[in-house]
Amino acid sequence: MDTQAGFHDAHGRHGGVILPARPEPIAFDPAATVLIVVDMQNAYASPGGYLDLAGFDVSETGPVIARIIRAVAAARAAGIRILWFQNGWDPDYVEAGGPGSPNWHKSNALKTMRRRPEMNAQLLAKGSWDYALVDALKPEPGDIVLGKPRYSGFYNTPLDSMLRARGVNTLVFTGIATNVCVESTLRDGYHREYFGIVLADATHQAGPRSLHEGALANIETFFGWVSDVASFAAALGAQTRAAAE
Ligand SMILES: NC(=O)N/C=C\C(=O)O
Repeated sequence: MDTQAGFHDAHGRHGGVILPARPEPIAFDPAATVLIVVDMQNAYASPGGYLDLAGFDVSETGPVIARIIRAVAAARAAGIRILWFQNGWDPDYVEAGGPGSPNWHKSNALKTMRRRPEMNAQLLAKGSWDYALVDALKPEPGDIVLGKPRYSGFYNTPLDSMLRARGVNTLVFTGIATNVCVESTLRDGYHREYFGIVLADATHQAGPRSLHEGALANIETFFGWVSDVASFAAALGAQTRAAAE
């Protein structure tokens, strides 16, 4: 029997949707799938947000936001739950960790505020404009909105138990940054037996474009599958039509 990649039950059955992807098509069950929107906050997507202030190029995030809107709409129409992550900490930065945490040394937001004290408590601080999701992306009732204090959504969050309690085995990723929080969360999901799919054109990198391409190659080769928004929407539409027949 020619089985597709992706979750199969003990009888070799998958959930009906077959998504064109690299390195091969992947099957998934919409009822066991969550669409994860990673950190689509002003910090990472908007001019004047943390990444912009830290010198990263965010000028091309507009089309990514438009494609995330399309992916969210297709997922909702297929009954796939949406989960929105927001990366950041309390305004006193207790959750960010002090000099005893590598986060203190590596976070470009914390380093920017140490260089520019006038920015203190503005970057990635809960309740700030920087921490808020961009205006074009609005969670709806029934969506899950989850804060996370580090790059990976599995670190110090209830993500894993929330997914397992809902019988989720497949995670579809969109958001920013391909090479940091998207890849970190997908990789940690892999090590927890979740099938990870990234919609490449609904993600954007932090740093040069080569980091985006490198993250996708890494995911495709070692951790998951790489597809795109149009294929995702078409596969879900086909399954919805088939179910209606
Ligand atoms: N959301 C992300 O990928 N963040 C990357 C860097 C940072 O948060 O400092």
